[in-house]
Amino acid sequence: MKAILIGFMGSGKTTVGRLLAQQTGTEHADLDELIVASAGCAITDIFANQGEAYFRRLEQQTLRRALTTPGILSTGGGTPTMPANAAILTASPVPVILLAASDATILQRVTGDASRPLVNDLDTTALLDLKHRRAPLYEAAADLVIQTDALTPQQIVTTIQDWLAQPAQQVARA
Ligand SMILES: Nc1ncnc2c1ncn2[C@@H]1O[C@H](COP(=O)(O)OP(=O)(O)OP(=O)(O)O)[C@@H](O)[C@H]1O
Ligand SMILES: O=C(O)C1=C[C@@H](O)[C@@H](O)[C@H](O)C1
Ligand SMILES: [Mg+2]
Repeated sequence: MKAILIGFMGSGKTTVGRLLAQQTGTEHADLDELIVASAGCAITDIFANQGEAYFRRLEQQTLRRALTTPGILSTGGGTPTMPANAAILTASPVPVILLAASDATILQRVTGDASRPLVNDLDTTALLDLKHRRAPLYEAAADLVIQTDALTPQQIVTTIQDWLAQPAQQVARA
């Protein structure tokens, strides 16, 4: 794995991960998509039928497996907020990149998309409260933080590529 993208729902992990993989000629894995493929149903169905705790167990197993494959990994919005997952990320030599975004940007990006159970179940205040409570957990797991509000996905990809190319990063991962 070359890089792991973390961040709140709607921060752009899937969009940026796909583009970064394309432009670096590597594979892209999306944790949510891997979970859906192995469960054979949508994340909203897993939450509704088996509950969030079951989803979190699948997420942890899938994270462990994904880290053994090459390429770019886009995590789910809650992945690094689970202590066991945070420990897995910290123990991994792969750089962890946080895509950060303002409350307004996140609300604009997730509104009207029914695929995220926590967005469906929480009102705006509760969703932003969750985002604020998670912020220090994301930051603790991150090697690089990118404030994405004013950046296009392409500009974010370029920022990541420039950072990965820095000698300090090459040495850190040697
Ligand atoms: N930098 C950006 N500028 C503008 N729109 C963006 C940007 N990044 C992502 N988007 C848009 O925001 C929405 C959410 O993006 P995406 O699905 O990549 O987020 P995510 O972090 O993977 O969310 P989740 O945690 O729920 O999987 C999409 O409609 C995407 O096109
Ligand atoms: O923020 C979260 O906890 C989640 C985000 C999504 O990517 C999915 O992993 C799921 O909907 C849970
Ligand atoms: Mg995603």
